[in-house]
Amino acid sequence: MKGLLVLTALFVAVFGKETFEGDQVLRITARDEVQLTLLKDLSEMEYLQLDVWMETTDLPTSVDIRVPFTSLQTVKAFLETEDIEYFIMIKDLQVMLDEEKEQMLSSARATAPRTSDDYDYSNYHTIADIYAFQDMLVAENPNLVSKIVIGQSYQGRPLNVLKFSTGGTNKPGIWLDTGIHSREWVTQASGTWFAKKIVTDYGRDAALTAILDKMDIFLEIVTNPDGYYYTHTSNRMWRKTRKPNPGSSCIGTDPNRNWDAGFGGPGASDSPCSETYRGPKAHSESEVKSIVDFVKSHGNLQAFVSIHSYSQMLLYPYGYTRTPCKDESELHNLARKAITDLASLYGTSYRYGSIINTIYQASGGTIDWTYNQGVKYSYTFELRDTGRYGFILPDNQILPTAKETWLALMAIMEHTKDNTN
Ligand SMILES: CC(C)C[C@H](C(=O)O)[C@H](C)S
Ligand SMILES: [Zn+2]
Repeated sequence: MKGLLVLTALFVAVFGKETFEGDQVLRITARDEVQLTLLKDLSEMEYLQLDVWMETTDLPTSVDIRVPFTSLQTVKAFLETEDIEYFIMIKDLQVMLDEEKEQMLSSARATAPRTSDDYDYSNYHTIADIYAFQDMLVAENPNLVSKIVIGQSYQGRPLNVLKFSTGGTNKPGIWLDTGIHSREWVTQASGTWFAKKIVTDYGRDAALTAILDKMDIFLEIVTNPDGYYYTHTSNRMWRKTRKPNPGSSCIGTDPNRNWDAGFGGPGASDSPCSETYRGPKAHSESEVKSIVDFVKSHGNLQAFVSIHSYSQMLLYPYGYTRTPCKDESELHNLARKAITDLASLYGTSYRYGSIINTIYQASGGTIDWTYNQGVKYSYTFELRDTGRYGFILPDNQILPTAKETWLALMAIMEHTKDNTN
C-alpha cells in the first residue's frame, strides 16, 4: 500500500496530474448485514485504493465506489464470489474527465469577463476566476456586498466570505458555504450563481428584499481553496484539505469530520489515508477553525447551510448520534417545504431527514457543530445528481441545479427570517 501511494505521489509530482484511465465507479448493493460488513472490510483494504464516493445507510445499502483500474479484477472477483450485486455506473472515469476538461477549455473565453454580467455561470471555473468574480461583484455593488477574509488556508490562500448587508450592526445572519469538499464542483459553481442572484434580486424580488432588510447573508464559495486548486491542477477527485499529516505519506483532513461535534466517533477515520480522516484534533484545519471563529465572534447566526454534492438530499442534525435534535420536527417540516419548492422547477426529487438516518453516520460534521452552537436552522444539501455522473456533473446541469436549489434556500431563509426577532 505504502509503495503504491508513494509511487502515485511521485507520478503526480513528475507528471503533475493524476489520471484515472480505466478507473470505474461501481454501484454496489449489500442486501444484508453480512454483505454490508464484507463491503466495509473491502473499502478498508487500503492497498486497493478504493475511493468511496457515496453510500446510504438503509438496507439494501448501495455504495458508489471508484475502483482504480489496477484493482478492478480483484474487486469484481470478490463481489462475484460473495454474490454481492453491483453495476458499472461509470465505465472509464478518465474519458469523462477528458470531456469535462475539453468543455472547460472550449468554453473559456478569450478575454476575462469585464463585469459580473459577462461572467459565464454555466461553466466550471478556476479559483482565480472565482476570486476575480468576487472582487467584481463587490466593486459593482459597494452598498450591498463586501468581502471579509476570515482566515487563510494551509497553503496561504485567503478564505473569502461575501457579506450581503443593507447596513446596521450585528443583524441576525444567515451563512451559506459551498465547496468544503473540493471535488464537488457543482457546489462552487452554484455558490457563484447564488451571489449574483442575491444582488440581482435585491430591490426586485419582495421575498429576498425582505430577508436582506432584516438579516445579513454570508457566503463562502471556495471553502477549501487548496483542495479546489488541487482538483484543477493535480487530482480532480480530491476531497480533503492539503495539509500534510506528520508520520504519514497521506495528505489532508476531511474538513467535514474536523468539527468539535462527536469528534473522533464512528463515521470518521483515524487514518490520514482515509477520505474521511478526522484530523489530529477538532478544528485542527485552518479552513474549519476560521469558520468556527467567525461563528463565535458573529454570535447571531440564525441559519447555517453547508452545500455538498451528490445524492439529492437535504439533511439536518445529527450525524454523530441517533438522538434526535430538539428541533427535529420543525427542521423536518421545513426540509419538506424546501425540497417541494426545489422540485417545483424541474421535478428533481430529493430525500430529506437527519444525517444519520438518511445517508450515514458521520462524526465531527459541520452542521452538528453549528446546531450545538445554537444555530437552529442548520442544514446540509447534497446537490445533483444521484450517481449517473456523480462529482463529474456535466456543465449543462449547473444552472438548473443552482436555480432549483435557490428555491429551497429561499424557503429556509424566509422561514428563518419569520422566526427571528
Ligand atoms: C453530512 C455528511 C454525511 C455529508 C457527506 C460527507 O461529508 O461525507 C457529503 C455527502 S460528502
Ligand atoms: Zn461533501
